[in-house]
Amino acid sequence: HLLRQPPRSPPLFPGALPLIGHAHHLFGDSKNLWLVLQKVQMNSVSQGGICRVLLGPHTVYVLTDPEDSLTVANSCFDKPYIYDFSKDYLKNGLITAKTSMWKVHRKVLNPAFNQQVLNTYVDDMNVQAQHLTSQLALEAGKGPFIARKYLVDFALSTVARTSMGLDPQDKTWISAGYNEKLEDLLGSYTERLRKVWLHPSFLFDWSSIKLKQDQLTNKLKDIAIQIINKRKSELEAKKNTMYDDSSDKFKSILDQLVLMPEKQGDFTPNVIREHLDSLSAAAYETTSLSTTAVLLILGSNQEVQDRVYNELKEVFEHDNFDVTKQDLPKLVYLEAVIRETMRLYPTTPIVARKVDKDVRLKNFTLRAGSTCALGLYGLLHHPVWGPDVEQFRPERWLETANSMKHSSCNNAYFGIGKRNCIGKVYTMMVMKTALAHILRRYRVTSDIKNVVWEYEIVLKPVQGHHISLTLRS
Ligand code: HEM
Repeated sequence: HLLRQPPRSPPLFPGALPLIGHAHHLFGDSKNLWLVLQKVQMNSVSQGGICRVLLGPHTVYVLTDPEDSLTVANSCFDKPYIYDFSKDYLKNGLITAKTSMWKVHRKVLNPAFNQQVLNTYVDDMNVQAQHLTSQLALEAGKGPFIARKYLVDFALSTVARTSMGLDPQDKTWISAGYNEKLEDLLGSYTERLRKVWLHPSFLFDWSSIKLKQDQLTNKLKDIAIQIINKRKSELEAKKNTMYDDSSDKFKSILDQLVLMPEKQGDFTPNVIREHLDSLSAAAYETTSLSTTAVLLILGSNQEVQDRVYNELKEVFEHDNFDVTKQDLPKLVYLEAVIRETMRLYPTTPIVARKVDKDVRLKNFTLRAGSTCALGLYGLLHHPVWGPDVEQFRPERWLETANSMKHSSCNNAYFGIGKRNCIGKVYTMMVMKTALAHILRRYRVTSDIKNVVWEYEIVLKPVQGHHISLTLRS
């Protein structure tokens, strides 16, 4: 009977040292960090979907088995201590909230992301995408350029409009340096992640990074609170009079939260700020980087780009035609390209959960008190995708026989289980709109094989000149 008991511990990732375990693997720059994370996840895949990493005395399980990953994702909802690095800023927003708070607020926020509400955002997405394509004209025909700043600006302006209701002409937050401050703040979280000795608060609290973080956090909070208070007073003044509450009218997430009946929760300006800032933090790097990855991949696969272009020509009669909510579902090949790009280059390649109770998996039991990393990159590169798993093949998303299309892991680039990305439909709409505008106007060239990747909480190409555009006639 004893012989049939599953072994107690999953296999250890090679290279552990006494006392520090694998912590030394995290030293080095963010390029090295990505190589390590990729290696650990592929090691987990090759060991049957699980391996164990030691960070000092702390055990981290790295899961890449589809079934086991889903079991953990749907039984442990709390995030481990690494997420607390951003807690001063994001507080009880969805990304960092404790389970009890998260369950209530996720339920309240879900309707803000339903298809009917999102459809009212399409006009604004078009306005931002038009602005983006006209800005890109500055670079067309001039050889390789850094696309990032344009795409970040696009993603942040779009999320500022849809979440805070900020008018494209409203430059309050841009002149206050919101973008730069947010980028600096998120960058400082990665710096702490790499500097393992700064993980314990009692050491971090004395560091210069902490001082910088406090200053940035306070400034960012002030900017958001000012916007929220101003809008709250405007809405209160309009109460029972002018406000058009019909469901087909644009209503920012801020408006939806301010107008929420009190019984659904006490959405004070501070609570609203935590949610809106969490949305911006979750949205802008991920969306801009995934769009960059699609441009890199299309620029390196001209035949696929031609097929996307032909689909766009079929769906849109005129070159400058804005995208409508009816057009978006017709862009099936573009969607397959986006999904396949995110599968190969998932912007959030790893997430984690606190194991707060023993969790029984197929072959092992994870012990309470440990951390479980859900290796999204490993899941998306797992042999279950078939022998062509490493190939860029958008067609796999169009084949009815594709078993992964209906698997719980097919969207793993958006996380898995109930605490997955609340913005996944929004993201597809925003990316399709931006790409439909860009690709009708420009031909993209690139060579993704030359790109080096780095991990800074998100997976990004090392800053460089990778993308060129030429105006289509
Ligand atoms: C390409 C774009 C995006 C990718 C790849 C992405 C990926 C993810 C992933 C993997 C998670 C799970 C995180 C975890 O388990 O710790 C997540 C959560 C989340 N995402 Fe996204 N995301 C994207 C865009 C967006 C956008 C546009 C928004 C908002 C408008 C958004 C809002 C959120 C929020 C609030 C959460 C936390 C959800 C919760 O805990 O209930 N994301 N996202």
